[in-house]
Amino acid sequence: MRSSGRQIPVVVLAGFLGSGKTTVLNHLLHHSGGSRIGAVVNDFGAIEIDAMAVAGALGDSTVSLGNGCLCCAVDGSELDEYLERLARPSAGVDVIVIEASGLAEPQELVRMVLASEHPQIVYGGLVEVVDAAEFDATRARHPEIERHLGLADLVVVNKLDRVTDASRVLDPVRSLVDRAAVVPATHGRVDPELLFDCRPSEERVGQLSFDDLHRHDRGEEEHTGHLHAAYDSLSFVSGRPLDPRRLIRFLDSRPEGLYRIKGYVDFGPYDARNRYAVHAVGRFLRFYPEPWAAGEERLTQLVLIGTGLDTTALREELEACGSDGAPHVDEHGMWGVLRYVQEPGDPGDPGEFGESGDLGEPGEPAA
Ligand SMILES: Nc1nc2c(ncn2[C@@H]2O[C@H](COP(=O)(O)OP(=O)(O)OP(=O)(O)O)[C@@H](O)[C@H]2O)c(=O)[nH]1
Repeated sequence: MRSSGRQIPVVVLAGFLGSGKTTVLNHLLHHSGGSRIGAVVNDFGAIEIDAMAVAGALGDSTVSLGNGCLCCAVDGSELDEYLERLARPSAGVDVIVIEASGLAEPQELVRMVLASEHPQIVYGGLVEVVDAAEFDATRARHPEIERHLGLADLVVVNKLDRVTDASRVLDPVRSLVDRAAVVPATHGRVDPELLFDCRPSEERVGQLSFDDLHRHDRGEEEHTGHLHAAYDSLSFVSGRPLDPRRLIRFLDSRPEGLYRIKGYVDFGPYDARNRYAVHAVGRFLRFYPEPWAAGEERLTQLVLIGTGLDTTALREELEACGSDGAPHVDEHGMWGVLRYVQEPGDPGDPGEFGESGDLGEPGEPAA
């Protein structure tokens, strides 16, 4: 129900693991013109990597619901508390974006927003981000994606730079949505206007009827059917720098079920100035060096998510990637890592050539 006064739309940004939700959110934060976006970042895994990735851009207007999946919350009260905080006039927020964990059930999140009793909060629509390069594989493994697309108000088909024929993804996506807009994108570059305009009518909320949304049948049984019930995740934190060669060997031989790796790596003396953000999605792997902040604790923090993972063995393998603290580094040690660093203006994408191990001998890395 609407009330008088300033209404703040709450947009739910969902999508499968690694599809580009954080990238879309960051794009919105940097291109929202005069509007101020409040963000709720819902992470999966004990370390709030996503919250770290969007931090800085947001200052006080981001809140993170770390440690678990929002749709598993017993009730929406925690979410409500954050929405309340962001909706205060002093925050000056025009729109709130909830970035769902890649494993969240969008329908549950939509229900929670609708259940919010805050008079200024109004549901602003469901945006689903799709990884164009992984669409067929994801659909084969997780047919639920079809239902999620059917619920969406706006679908961002992201990573089109990684496919040769965009229509091979756009056409099936269009056939799965009903009235939702399907927006092609690379690097999450969507017009913010699209999101803030996608507020659904009061009568219709995406493809969900109000009866659907207010149905309260979230028993354990239904819950185990959620996408994330079948996933394993591992959080790895270490104060000991990693050896780049060992880490690359680990990544080269990562099991197929290890679908997503994200976080930050400290290579110690191999590059004392930078930490390396790492993103692996399926076969795609990329490192992004970024300077350590002054006084920042030098830590490696990784979250690994996948199916059928032997998390104990993976943890041991990661431990074994620790550097043995040799007094001097070997000058070629970083080559393997640098092959996965994209230089500005470099359209090349090593991930498209196959597994990291398929790349043959490394060339001289750019300085
Ligand atoms: N080539 C390419 N890479 C992209 C694009 N958009 C995002 N990426 C990369 O894909 C990886 C995953 O992007 P994220 O934005 O972290 O994805 P996410 O959906 O938030 O991931 P989870 O939080 O794990 O669900 C990162 O390495 C991004 O830089 C794109 O359009 N093209």
